[in-house]
Amino acid sequence: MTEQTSSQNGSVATDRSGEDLETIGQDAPPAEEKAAPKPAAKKAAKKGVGPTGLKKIKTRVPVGPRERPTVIVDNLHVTYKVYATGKRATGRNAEKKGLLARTPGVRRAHEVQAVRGISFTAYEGDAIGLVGTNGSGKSTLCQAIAGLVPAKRGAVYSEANPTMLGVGAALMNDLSGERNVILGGLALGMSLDEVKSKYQDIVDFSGLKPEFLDYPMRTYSQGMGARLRFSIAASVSHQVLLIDEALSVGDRLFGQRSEERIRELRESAGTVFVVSHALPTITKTCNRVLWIDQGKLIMDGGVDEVIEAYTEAEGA
Ligand SMILES: Nc1ncnc2c1ncn2[C@@H]1O[C@H](COP(=O)(O)OP(=O)(O)OP(=O)(O)O)[C@@H](O)[C@H]1O
Repeated sequence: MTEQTSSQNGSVATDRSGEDLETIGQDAPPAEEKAAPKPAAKKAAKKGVGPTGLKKIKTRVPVGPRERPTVIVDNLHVTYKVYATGKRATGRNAEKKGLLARTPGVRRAHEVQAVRGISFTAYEGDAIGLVGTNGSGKSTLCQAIAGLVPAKRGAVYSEANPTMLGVGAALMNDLSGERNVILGGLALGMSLDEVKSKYQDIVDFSGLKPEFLDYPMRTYSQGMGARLRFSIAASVSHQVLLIDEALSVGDRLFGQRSEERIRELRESAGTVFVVSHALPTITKTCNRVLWIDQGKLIMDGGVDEVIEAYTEAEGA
């Protein structure tokens, strides 16, 4: 196994070959932090889903081909440090009213606990949908799995280097689509010859008109850019691919092709994570869903049962 550890400058992979699940479990820090009240969890409790913490939830449901673990997330905590900015609150009663009276030049920091003690194991062939309301921690969880943000506590173990495909994934906006296909392919570890041999397939998959390939990417619409990024990333088989909302921006036809490609990636023994607010996309592509709320795992199970519980609790 490979342990993903991170620094501000990127991820570092450490070889953990030969370790089994139990050994990894012993590395984990002990108890979870006490959490603030969780509205969604309360609603879920009413529906009999399992109210708080991980005790009553299903964390391992046999819904896919479960032979080989590809990603183990072990009591993961991710915290952002946020520096408050804005106008200085003034007035004698500013503090009493809950306003911060700031000293000019002094920036106050507070912590956002974006992921709070999430644990699960992904297996080869799993396509895992991540659902949850805005700000629940889905993207942060993906970024931590990809090694793009550091864990405050806990760990992520991965069979291979996970590839993150997000709408914001960085290609060079001033370069043409053509150059970006080459750049993106090289960044994914292809040789120049491999990129050249796959070039036409990538362009065809993206469905972009040929003339656009000569234009700088900054002239593309958000949807066009996302299509090209997805096409580049999906042109190679990934053992672990994380897709954050990238499927929601293309048109319907491209959406269908993307969903088909995700199924192919799953079949080639990869593990795919899909973050999407579009529940039909999750239903069509995934075999398993994690419901995240306020940085915690509320439910982990088959698509139908989790989506049903989530939509009932959230009224989504
Ligand atoms: N770079 C950052 N710096 C500070 N706080 C952040 C940062 N990114 C996310 N957060 C905070 O972390 C929490 C989780 O955010 P995250 O983007 O992971 O949620 P999400 O479920 O993906 O949301 P959405 O569905 O809206 O994309 C939120 O409270 C958010 O404000």
